[in-house]
Amino acid sequence: MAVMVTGGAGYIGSHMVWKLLDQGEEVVVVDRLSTGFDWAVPAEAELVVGDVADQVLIEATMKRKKVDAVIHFAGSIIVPESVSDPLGYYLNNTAKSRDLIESAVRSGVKNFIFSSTAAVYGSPERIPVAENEAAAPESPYGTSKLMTELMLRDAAAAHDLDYTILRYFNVSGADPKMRTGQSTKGATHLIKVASEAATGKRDYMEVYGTDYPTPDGTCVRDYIHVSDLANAHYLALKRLRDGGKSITANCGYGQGYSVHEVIDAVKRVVGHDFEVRTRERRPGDAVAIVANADLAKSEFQWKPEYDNLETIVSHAIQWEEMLKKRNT
Ligand SMILES: NC(=O)c1ccc[n+]([C@@H]2O[C@H](COP(=O)([O-])OP(=O)(O)OC[C@H]3O[C@@H](n4cnc5c(N)ncnc54)[C@H](O)[C@@H]3O)[C@@H](O)[C@H]2O)c1
Ligand SMILES: O=c1ccn([C@@H]2O[C@H](COP(=O)(O)OP(=O)(O)O[C@H]3O[C@H](CO)[C@@H](O)[C@H](O)[C@H]3O)[C@@H](O)[C@H]2O)c(=O)[nH]1
Repeated sequence: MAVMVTGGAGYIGSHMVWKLLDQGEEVVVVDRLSTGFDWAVPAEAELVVGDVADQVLIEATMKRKKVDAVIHFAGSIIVPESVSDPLGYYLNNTAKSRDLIESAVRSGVKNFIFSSTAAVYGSPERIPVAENEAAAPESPYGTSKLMTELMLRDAAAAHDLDYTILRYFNVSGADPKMRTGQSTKGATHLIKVASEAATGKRDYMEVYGTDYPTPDGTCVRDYIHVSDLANAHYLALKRLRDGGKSITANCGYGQGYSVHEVIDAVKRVVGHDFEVRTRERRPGDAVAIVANADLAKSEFQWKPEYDNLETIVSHAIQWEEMLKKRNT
């Protein structure tokens, strides 16, 4: 029996693979290596290089490995890119997820965990936001993920399939044992970019918009450590295997930080200054988004271990130093 991890050569997926291996699970990764890296997949897991929409490959792999659960991370993830390329996002995040869900149904895979996002909420009127708040995505990225949520719900109602949809808030940091981390080239995520500036990989960084209706004028996000997120998936997997019903749950800490606050934390942790320039707003950005994660805590008994901004930032910087040493 194996767990199929799509996107397992990517940032979050590679942490999930380590978590599953640490728990003694058998793992098969499917990844087309568009943004991921083969070296990010541990040797103990099998890597199948291919597309999640390649139903012949996927169904043969599900059968060969006796897959009982899919954890579906593969997708396109950059909010502003989705604004300029909406159809690309609907193809990779929505249409290809449809094909993967169909493969799971046809192969009798009963358990499906899907990477959704806080971006489905847009800029909610009240924060923290709970799962029963109306979804109102402000970018094609958020809409592409919401459409997949709805497909999963309908497929589960019609077939022998149970799902857990996890809506992640802003994922950051790296494996505390430094076995993997965020290695994306040309990354756009705030903590990654700030860590690159802190370690001299970039000469400066930019803040996109300082005129938002927030205390310091910059956007507010809920930053969650990637290892706590991987653990939430593992608990969700156990719950599904134990017969837990389909559910949609937020994954965040319930604490918001502004862009300026994050950059200040990075400067504090690294112990020196770096140049920060101010730019105009970035398309598709929500103003402020913070999770109410009570459901994940009550349903999965999820207990975050790394819910501290400086810990997250310190792991991100350590990983950046590792990449620098390896010249990657
Ligand atoms: N990083 C965040 O803050 C965040 C927040 C919310 C949700 N998510 C979701 O989590 C998931 C993983 O994100 P990540 O940050 O690890 O991104 P990532 O780009 O590092 O990983 C995505 C992986 O999927 C692979 N991939 C993409 N399309 C594929 C396809 N059609 N077939 C096979 N492989 C494919 C890529 O090669 C890559 O290895 C995504 O679905 C993303 O939307 C991420
Ligand atoms: O160099 C930078 C990078 C980001 N930001 C700002 O920092 C905030 C956070 O941006 P980023 O780290 O790119 O994350 P989001 O756009 O919030 O999106 C992330 O978090 C979402 C969940 O909230 C996920 O779904 C997405 O996949 C993931 O990219 C935003 O206000 C950005 O404008 C900057 O000011 N400068």
